[in-house]
Amino acid sequence: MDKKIGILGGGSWGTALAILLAKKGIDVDIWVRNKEKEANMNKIRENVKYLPGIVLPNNINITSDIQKSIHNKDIILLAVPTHGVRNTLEMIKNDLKEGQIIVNVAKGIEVGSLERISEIVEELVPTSKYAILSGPSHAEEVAKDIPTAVVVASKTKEVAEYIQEFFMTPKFRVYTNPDVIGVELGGALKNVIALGAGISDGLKYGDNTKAALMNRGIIEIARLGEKMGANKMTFAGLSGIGDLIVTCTSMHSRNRRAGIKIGEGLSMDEAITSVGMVVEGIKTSKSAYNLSKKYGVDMPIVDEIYGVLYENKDVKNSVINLMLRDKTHEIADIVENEISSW
Ligand SMILES: NC(=O)C1=CN([C@@H]2O[C@H](COP(=O)(O)OP(=O)(O)OC[C@H]3O[C@@H](n4cnc5c(N)ncnc54)[C@H](O)[C@@H]3O)[C@@H](O)[C@H]2O)C=CC1
Ligand SMILES: O=C(CO)COP(=O)(O)O
Repeated sequence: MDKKIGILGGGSWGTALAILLAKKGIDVDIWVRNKEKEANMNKIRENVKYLPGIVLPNNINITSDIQKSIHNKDIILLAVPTHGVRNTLEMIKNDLKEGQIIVNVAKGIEVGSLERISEIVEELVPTSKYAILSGPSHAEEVAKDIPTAVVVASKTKEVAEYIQEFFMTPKFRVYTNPDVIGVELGGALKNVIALGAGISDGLKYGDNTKAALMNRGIIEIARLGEKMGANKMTFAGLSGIGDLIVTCTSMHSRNRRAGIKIGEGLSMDEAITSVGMVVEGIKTSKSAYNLSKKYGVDMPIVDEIYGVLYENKDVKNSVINLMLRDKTHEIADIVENEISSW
């Protein structure tokens, strides 16, 4: 393929996607912030900190020059954590050319502004074409060619299908979806529930508890999502329940691992340090909590996770609070009509 891509962010996910594309014959530039990391990765052909043991194909070039990484590229992949997206876009916004597509893979909601990544992009680069690529896809498995399915969403079908074709391989299946809001929210909010699933595991609760959290969690996500303009069916898809399953059950998940540490008694900061990589759900819990208040949506699991992380609430009391809430219908707010004619 003669198309070119610049990947902004040389963490686990940026590197795994670079490897996937390079194996497809696509030349890739990865931008990293640090000159030492640039020299080291170019020389030893491995990302030792984030994807140890995986060889970087020769058609991947690492650069600490962000302008060079986006120059002459058809696609710019945003693979920095959510808290770094705004600053990264500020660095390139004046050099982006018409027609270049920004593909985001970060899964979070900005603290403070409560903006999804597409809203940040719209604010800073209003003329750009945008897509979000999301779904159940741990970097460690994608880098090893383990069969994976994801979804790409964009406002225009043309952009979504272009990105689908660009990333698709026999081991990496890409679906399309027009629902940008739903795909972004599913990927970001599942991280909050994965922290809760980890906490439950750290407390040595069982599979029943985790299934309850996952199921009631996706209901909360869908409830907020619908209020924010998403299609509720998106949350039954890869970026919703699909990503929730993998993140709540896999030991690859940094969110789940941080939750386990918190359930075992570590503080939030100690848990983040022990994971040593980005744990998006920590910041996004704050955004999710604030969004639920802004939109007037009942999100009891999010409330309790926010309380544990930011208000020093005891995790065991949080579980009791969830179990002793008022009795209610199962999916009352989603199937209101059916309940009222019951
Ligand atoms: N690792 C995975 O399996 C997947 C990760 N994601 C998402 O991809 C995004 C990136 O995550 P990972 O690569 O996994 O993180 P990581 O923790 O493996 O690496 C983070 C990278 O971002 C850089 N970075 C940190 N702060 C930055 C800032 N302010 N500005 C620019 N760069 C900064 C770090 O130096 C590092 O290279 C996250 O939003 C994550 O949720 C999505 C799908 C899968
Ligand atoms: O989003 C992911 C897998 O789809 C990665 O999840 P973690 O950030 O919890 O590792």
